[in-house]
Amino acid sequence: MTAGWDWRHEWFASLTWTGVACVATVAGCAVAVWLVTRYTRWGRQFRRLAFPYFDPLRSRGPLLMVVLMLGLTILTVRLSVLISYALNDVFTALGRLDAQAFWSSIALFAALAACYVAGSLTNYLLAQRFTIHWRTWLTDHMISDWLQGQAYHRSQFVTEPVDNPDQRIQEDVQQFAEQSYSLSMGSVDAALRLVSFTAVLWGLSGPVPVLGFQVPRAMVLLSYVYVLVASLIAFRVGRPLIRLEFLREGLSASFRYALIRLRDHSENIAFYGGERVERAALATRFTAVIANAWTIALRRLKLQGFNDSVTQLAQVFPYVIQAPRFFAGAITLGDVTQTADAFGQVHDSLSFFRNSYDSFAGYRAALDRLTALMDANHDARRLPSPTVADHPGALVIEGLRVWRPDHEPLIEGLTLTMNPGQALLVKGASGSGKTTLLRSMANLWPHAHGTIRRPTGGRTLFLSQQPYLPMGSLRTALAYPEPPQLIEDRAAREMLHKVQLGHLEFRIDEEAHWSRILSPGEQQRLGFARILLNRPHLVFLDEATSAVDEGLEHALYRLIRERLPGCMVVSVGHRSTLNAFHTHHLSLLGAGRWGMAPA
Ligand SMILES: Nc1ncnc2c1ncn2[C@@H]1O[C@H](COP(=O)(O)OP(=O)(O)OP(=O)(O)O)[C@@H](O)[C@H]1O
Repeated sequence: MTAGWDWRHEWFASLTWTGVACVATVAGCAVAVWLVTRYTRWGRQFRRLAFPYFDPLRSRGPLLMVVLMLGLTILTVRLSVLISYALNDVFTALGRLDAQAFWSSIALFAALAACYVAGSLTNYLLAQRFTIHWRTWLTDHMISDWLQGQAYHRSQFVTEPVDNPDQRIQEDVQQFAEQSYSLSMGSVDAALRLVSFTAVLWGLSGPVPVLGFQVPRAMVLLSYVYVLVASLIAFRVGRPLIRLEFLREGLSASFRYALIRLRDHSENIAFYGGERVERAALATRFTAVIANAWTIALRRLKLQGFNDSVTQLAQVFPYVIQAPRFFAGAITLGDVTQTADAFGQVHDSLSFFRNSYDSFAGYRAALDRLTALMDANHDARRLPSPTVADHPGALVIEGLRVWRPDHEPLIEGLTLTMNPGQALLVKGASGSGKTTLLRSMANLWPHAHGTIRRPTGGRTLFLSQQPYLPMGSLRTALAYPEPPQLIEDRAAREMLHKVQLGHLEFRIDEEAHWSRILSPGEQQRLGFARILLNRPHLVFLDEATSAVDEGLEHALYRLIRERLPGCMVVSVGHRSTLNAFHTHHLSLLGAGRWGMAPA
């Protein structure tokens, strides 16, 4: 066998082979991608997530990178074939006690092995660069999709809300990018090795008598039958892992979320001494995580037990088949070892698909979870909402209807106009729909219909009972939703004094968990400082002074009126002391009825 191996012309033959293999692989990959994205559900999910990244109109980099990695994979497969022939020469020389042939084969092997190592290291580096870049792009893409049209908030109202979007964006995106690479490139590598080493095995195999018949090229046939039967059984054993992996992600995320909630509400829980209830709730979630972990472990045990047995048996299989021909002098020792190597390669390549079943199960779960998030975002953006149009100088509401999810009316046909400097106070019994009216005006409530014209974008500010304080410095909290650098030191200090938070003036750039440090009343005062610094045209105040005493409430409203005389104010509040600061009163009377009166 090895006598015919012509090393002098091999570099030319290898180059030609690599070129042909490149063209065939790129074409084969294109057809495979077309087929899976057309005929399988997971293929269509992959297309949805991956095609925008590979769009050549966006950038040609990703496609070029894939071609480069394919080229390197092909080159390393070719080098593996050459190495197997070089090793055949080494063992044949040993068998013939030919020292000179032995050392020259070792030198050749060393050169080929060095090229192989260089090729596979370069491929590894490119793969890392490729997957990190893809992950970065997709994370950005998913975050944009989640934020667009306020889907992150409105998705709670869709028919099938998704759990833990945070985990989907952080973990599933990473898994998707890494496994898309490893599964696809692994398949290409396995397919190339399969073809190349089947050819090697073909040349080395001879007829074997089976049940009285001479089976030609028996080594090739037996290897294929062996691995294909094993793969079919493994698919059956491993199939439930897809659903179990899906559950695993969801259950761990919901356990983690319960822990985070406990941390976030630690003070309230500690006041109540609610540890027993919290512990029970955590235990329930964790028990579900562990039950699922055991089901996965037992299923994996079966799959791994089967895979290991198949792999062990495969170690001796080629020697057993080739031994009679070696003893008969039909083949050399080098041929026997090369058979074992080639069988190992064919076996590993075919087994790649069997062994990848586990990863593929996790991969499909990640695809399901990511596309479900995109669907929920899409549905959230399509939820009905009132028409909100821009009006630079007034708040005009026409025929606004607001109802609860159970179709109970909260407000029927509200029509009103407010001009600069005017202020509306909304009152009503608890649950009558005051906050929901503000949500509808902000376009955050899907169960509403009508037209609202108001200053949009940064010219409207909403302040709730507990104003949102973002992570970061006090300056960030003061400027929100504008960037912190827009607020000058002098202005920030002055406003802090105005809202009686002067003691914080030297901590403007201190990064801290401000929503935990500041008392509710201090947080509400900070909210008023934010209004004064942002200077909106319209401000919605939903019980924004509930935690301060009447005197301070008076001072805060007076500040707004003095500093922002043209600003329109819509307040929700219960105290009669608020009446003096509003030009109009709206009373929500229940069952959709309302009454409007000037102050
Ligand atoms: N996300 C929601 N899903 C279902 N029902 C809701 C939701 N949010 C509010 N509701 C219901 O809508 C009604 C109006 O709630 P809203 O918070 O607007 O009342 P409110 O007048 O502001 O009450 P309060 O004075 O107690 O703050 C209530 O019956 C409430 O249960």
